[in-house]
Amino acid sequence: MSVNDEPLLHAQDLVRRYAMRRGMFGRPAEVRAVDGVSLTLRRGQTLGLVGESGCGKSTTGRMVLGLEVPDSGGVAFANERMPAPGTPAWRRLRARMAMVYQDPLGALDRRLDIGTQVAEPLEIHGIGTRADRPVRVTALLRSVGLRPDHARSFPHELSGGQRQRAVLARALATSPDLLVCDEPISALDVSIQAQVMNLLAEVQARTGVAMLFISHDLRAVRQMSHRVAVMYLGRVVEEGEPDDVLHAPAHPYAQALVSAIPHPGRRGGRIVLKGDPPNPAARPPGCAFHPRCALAAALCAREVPVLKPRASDRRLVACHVAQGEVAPGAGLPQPAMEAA
Ligand SMILES: Nc1ncnc2c1ncn2[C@@H]1O[C@H](COP(=O)(O)OP(=O)(O)OP(=O)(O)O)[C@@H](O)[C@H]1O
Repeated sequence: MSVNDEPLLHAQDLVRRYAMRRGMFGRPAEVRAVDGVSLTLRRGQTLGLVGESGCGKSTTGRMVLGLEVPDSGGVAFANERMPAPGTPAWRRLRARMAMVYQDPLGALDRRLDIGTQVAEPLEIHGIGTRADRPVRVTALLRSVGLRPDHARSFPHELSGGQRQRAVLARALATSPDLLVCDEPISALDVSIQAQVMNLLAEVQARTGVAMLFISHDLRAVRQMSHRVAVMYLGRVVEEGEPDDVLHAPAHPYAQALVSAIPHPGRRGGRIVLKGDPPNPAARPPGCAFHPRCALAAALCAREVPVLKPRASDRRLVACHVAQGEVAPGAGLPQPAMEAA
């Protein structure tokens, strides 16, 4: 097993529920934001996490970082089980992880200059001496394509792309093994997005940092990721290599998601999903996707499909039909034949 094949992070059966009240007098409901997610991320690699808004991507990222405590399940990082947040053991492991947020302006403190903010993690984790911090800050700024004099700039004096570079410089200050990038390009101009993606890839090649890359942008995920996991209503429904999952998806939801992006080599048009967007407070029984699935069989409404490897390829799929366990539409009442 090479270094890059070693798992850095393993999340096992993560579950996170939130209490939600519908209206002032409504009965409390439970949102199952994440409902049994298991993920493995190897050293130096990127795992892309995709799915429509509200499917639980950010909550998963926050649990991986220990910013959110799972109701059940757990995270192992570098072969150690993540300890309870706030403990010294947690702080030691947490220093090896960092986050890059969607909104760089929101992630930075408007009142502090960039140099102070990039130096902050060095101070918090006691890295280097006070005297050598300016040298370290300069090196960090250079490593993300900023100039040393940007240390004296305030966030509002930088462009959106420069601010995201500053956020990345701060994230890299502790030389983390893992970066959780939550929609890192979606708040940026299209022209800047490619620059930031190239920078992330270059940082990974140089430092060997692993990334959990959360994004709506399937093209970005395809470019950045070694593996991709597709989430639907709090669960992973398909996981595999980007060329498989994002080019020839097996799960009907992944097929619909991928069909929305035009691609020259792909056959077939856009798949329009039937029914309403999913409500995490009212999860359908069986496969949560079955009410919107054109291939659903009777079994899909009864039994939750398990995410498991397909016999025919290396990807993991949670779908009775894609696994060949049942034929599309099997056991459902046939539509009445139209009169000739
Ligand atoms: N603190 C919270 N309290 C109540 N509900 C929450 C909380 N955080 C998330 N949720 C709910 O959990 C579900 C999953 O949210 P999450 O932000 O993880 O999804 P997401 O896939 O990252 O969405 P987006 O792409 O829009 O950020 C959503 O229904 C959301 O409303």
